Amino acid sequence: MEQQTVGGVPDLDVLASRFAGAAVEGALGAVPLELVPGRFRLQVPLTPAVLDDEGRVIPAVLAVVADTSVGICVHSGVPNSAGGPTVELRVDHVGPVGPGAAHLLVAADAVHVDTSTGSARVVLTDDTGALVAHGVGTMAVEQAVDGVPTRLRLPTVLPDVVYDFAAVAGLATADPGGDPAELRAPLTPAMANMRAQLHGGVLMAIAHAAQDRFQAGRGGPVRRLTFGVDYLRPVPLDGGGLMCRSAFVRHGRRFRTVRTEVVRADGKVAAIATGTSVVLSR
Ligand SMILES: CC(C)(COP(=O)(O)OP(=O)(O)OC[C@H]1O[C@@H](n2cnc3c(N)ncnc32)[C@H](O)[C@@H]1OP(=O)(O)O)[C@@H](O)C(=O)NCCC(=O)NCCSC(=O)Cc1ccccc1
Repeated sequence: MEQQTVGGVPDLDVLASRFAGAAVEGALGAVPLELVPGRFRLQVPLTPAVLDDEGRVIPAVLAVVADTSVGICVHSGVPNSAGGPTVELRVDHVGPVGPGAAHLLVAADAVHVDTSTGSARVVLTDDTGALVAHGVGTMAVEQAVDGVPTRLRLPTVLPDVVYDFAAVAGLATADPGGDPAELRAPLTPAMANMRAQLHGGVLMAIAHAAQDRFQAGRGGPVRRLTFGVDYLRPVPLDGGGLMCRSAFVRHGRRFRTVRTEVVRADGKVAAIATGTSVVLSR
């Protein structure tokens, strides 16, 4: 039977079952709530594992949720979209969840779509109404060949691996004696997106860890405000690990901006991440 689609995305029921079986989205328990062209709604349970000590959703979760939602939203708005990867993504970290919040609610709306590209904004609130984060992303759109849509592919079988959000965040404090400007990140099959390459949100999470490592102990505590990634080349998951190299581009009294080059095992730059933080008064 012909599968129902919304633009280039499977309909809500199929999408929900594929999310449940996906290594990254499945690990979050993410449930799609609504999908019409250019509009996507998603719910993620706020378990203790996704919150830090201050009640903020950990950056790795914000990154994955924003990347996935922008992707689904854009491709749902393009008839015959064959999918396409994230070109750039920026996430503004706003605040902690409200007292008693049980779910993160993700609202993604297309800003513009055409046959070669699309952008969407994403607003993350919780079920108490607290604004948690805001993002905007740009996707490449690949058209279907000969009019036959090649649907976005999420794994159709349960993977035997599940993405470990805490382990990626923990990279920041691994190898305490090493150079703080460098972070080596191993890659695993559990980090795959529906294109069987490194998930854009996971790459952003690795870059967060690199910047956390770089900033720890340099000039006092900071709070991240915004984080953007330019995705330059895809990262295959069978091609070795990543090396992240960070440097300050702003080291002011009030604001710090760090640029991180994310380099593949073949020496080519896969992405450039730029994060800005505000210095907390002591
Ligand atoms: C395709 C584009 C975005 C733009 O390309 P353009 O401006 O036209 O540039 P150009 O075509 O010149 O290529 C530049 C370089 O890239 C290489 N290359 C290109 N395509 C392929 C390929 N298929 N396979 C292998 N390599 C490929 C190409 O050889 C060249 O490298 P070189 O200089 O020879 O060494 C490219 O920059 C890119 O792939 N970035 C990484 C994107 C990424 O990984 N995003 C995150 C994951 S997506 C996700 O998780 C979100 C999601 C959620 C939900 C739903 C859906 C999605």
